[in-house]
Amino acid sequence: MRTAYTADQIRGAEHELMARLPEGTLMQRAASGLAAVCAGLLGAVYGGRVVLLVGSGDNGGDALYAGRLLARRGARVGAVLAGSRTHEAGLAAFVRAGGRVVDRAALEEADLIVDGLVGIGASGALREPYRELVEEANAIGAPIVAVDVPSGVDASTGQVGGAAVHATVTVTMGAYKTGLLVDPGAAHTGVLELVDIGLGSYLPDPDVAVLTRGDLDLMLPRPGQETDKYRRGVLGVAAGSDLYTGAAVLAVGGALRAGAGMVRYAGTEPPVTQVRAHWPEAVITLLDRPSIENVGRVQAWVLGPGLGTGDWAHELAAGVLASDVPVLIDADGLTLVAKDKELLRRSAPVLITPHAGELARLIGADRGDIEAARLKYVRAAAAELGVTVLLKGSTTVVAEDSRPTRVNVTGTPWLASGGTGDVLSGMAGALLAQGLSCYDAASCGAYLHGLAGRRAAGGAPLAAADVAAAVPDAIRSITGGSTTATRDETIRHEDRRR
Ligand SMILES: NC(=O)C1=CN([C@@H]2O[C@H](COP(=O)(O)OP(=O)(O)OC[C@H]3O[C@@H](n4cnc5c(N)ncnc54)[C@H](O)[C@@H]3O)[C@@H](O)[C@H]2O)[C@@H](O)CC1
Ligand SMILES: [K+]
Repeated sequence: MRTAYTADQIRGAEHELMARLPEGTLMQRAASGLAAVCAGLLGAVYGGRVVLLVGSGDNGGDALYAGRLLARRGARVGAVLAGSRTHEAGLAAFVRAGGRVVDRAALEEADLIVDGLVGIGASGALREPYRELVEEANAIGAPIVAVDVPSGVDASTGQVGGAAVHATVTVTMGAYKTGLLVDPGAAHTGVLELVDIGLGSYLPDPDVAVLTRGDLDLMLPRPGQETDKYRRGVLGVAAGSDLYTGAAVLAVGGALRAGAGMVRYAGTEPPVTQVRAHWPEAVITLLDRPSIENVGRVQAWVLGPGLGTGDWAHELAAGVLASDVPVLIDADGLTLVAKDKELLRRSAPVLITPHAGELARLIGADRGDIEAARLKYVRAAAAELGVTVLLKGSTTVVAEDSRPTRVNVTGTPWLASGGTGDVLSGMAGALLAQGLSCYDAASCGAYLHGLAGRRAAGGAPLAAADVAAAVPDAIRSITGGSTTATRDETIRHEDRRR
C-alpha cells in the first residue's frame, strides 16, 4: 500500500527527524535526490542549461543546493530569485559552485526548468511574481522538474486555486503528499519520484492510501477447494427498467466477471428479456410488483442503475434497503435516496457510488465545488450520511469515517463513457457478495475497473461492455492466474517429495 500525508503531517515528522540530525542534513539529502533526477533528464549534464525558479522558503533552498551539484558537474545553471528573500546559505553555496543569478529572460534558453517556488509551505493561490513566472515556464515547452510539489498545487488537498506548474517530473521529499495523488493536483505532477530522506519511522497514520497490485493480490477473493456457487457469494441486482434495459445488462455483466458465485436479477419484462439474452448464467425473477420477496437469498444487493425514479422504483428500493445484507446504491438509486434520506436508515452496511453530480444532489452542494475539492466533499458525505462513499471521476476516491481515504490511480479518461458506471456497480457488488467490506469492495472494485478499462481501451475508445469483458484478464494480471492448487497438482507434488 502506498501512503500519503498532508503538509502538516510531513512538517511534524520532519521536525522530529531534524532534531536528531546536524542542521541542513535533510536539505542535502533532498538536493542530491533532486539533482540526480535533473541529471537523468538532461542526459549530458556538462553544458546543459538549467534555470532554477527560486522562492523565498526552503523549497527554493532545495533548488539552489541541487543547482550547486549540477553546476559542479559542468551544467550552466541560472537562478531566478523570485521571493522577497532567498535561502542565504543555499544561494552562497550555489554561487561558489559557479551558479549565476539571472533574470527571467533566461527561461527562453532553458533545457530544463526547476520549480523551487513553493512547496509544503504554500498557502492559497500563487501571488505575483510567482504566478506570472509559472505561466511563462509552462509556456516554454522545456521539461519542468517540480521540487516537492508543483507550485500552485495544494500539497494537502490537490486543490488548484489558479496558475500551477505543469511538471514533467515531481521530485517529492520524504513521503508522498496527498495533493500529488488527487485531481486536479495529480494532473500537474507528471511522473512522481520519491526521495528517501529518512522520514519513514516518524510519519503518523496516513491521510490517504493507494492500493497496489500486491494489495489486490492479497485482497481479491479466491474460490476455496470446498466452495460452491452459493458460498462464493450470491449478488442480487435490482436495476434496469422498461426504458433503461442496458444498465441491467451491464451491471449483471460486471458482477459475473468480477467473481460472484451467482447473480440473481430482478426486474420487469423488457430488462429481463435483455439480461436473459446476454447472460444466461443469471437467475431471473420477473417482477409483477415492486417487491424482492420471491428473489431468494443473496449476500449483497446492487440497487439503482437504470431503475427509474418513480413510485415503483421507490418501493422496490425500500424493499431492498429493508433487507439485512450490504447494499450498493448507484445512479437512480441515489436520486431515490436523495429525495428520501430515511431509506438510508438501516443497520447493514451501505456503499454509495456517485459521480460529482449525484453527490451534489445528495448533500446539497455544487458539482463544480465537489470536482475542485473531491477529498473534502467525499469525506463530508461519508460522515454526514454514515455510509461508505466511492466518488467516481478523474480521480476515484473512497471514504469511510475514521479510515484513510483510498485513492485509485488505475483509471483512464477513456472510461468516461456511458454505462461504465453500471459495470463498476456490478463489480463492486460482486466483491461485497464475496464477503469484502464496503471499504475494500469499493477500492478493489475501482482498482479492477480502472485496470480493465485500460486494457479494454489500449489507447482507443471503449464501450462499457468491453470493460466487463476485460475484467478476468485484469484479475489474471494481478494474481498471475494462480488460484488454490488443484488436487492434481498437490498429488504430483507429494509424489516428487517421496
Ligand atoms: N523542513 C525540512 O527539513 C525540509 C524541507 N524541505 C523543503 O522545504 C519545503 C518547505 O519549506 P518552507 O516551509 O520554507 O515553505 P516553502 O518554501 O514551501 O514556502 C514558503 C514561502 O513561500 C511563500 N508563500 C507561501 N504561499 C505563497 C503563495 N501563495 N504565493 C507566493 N508565495 C507564497 C511564503 O511567504 C514563504 O516565504 C518543502 O516543500 C521542501 O521542498 C526539504 O528540503 C526537506 C527537508
Ligand atoms: K515547487
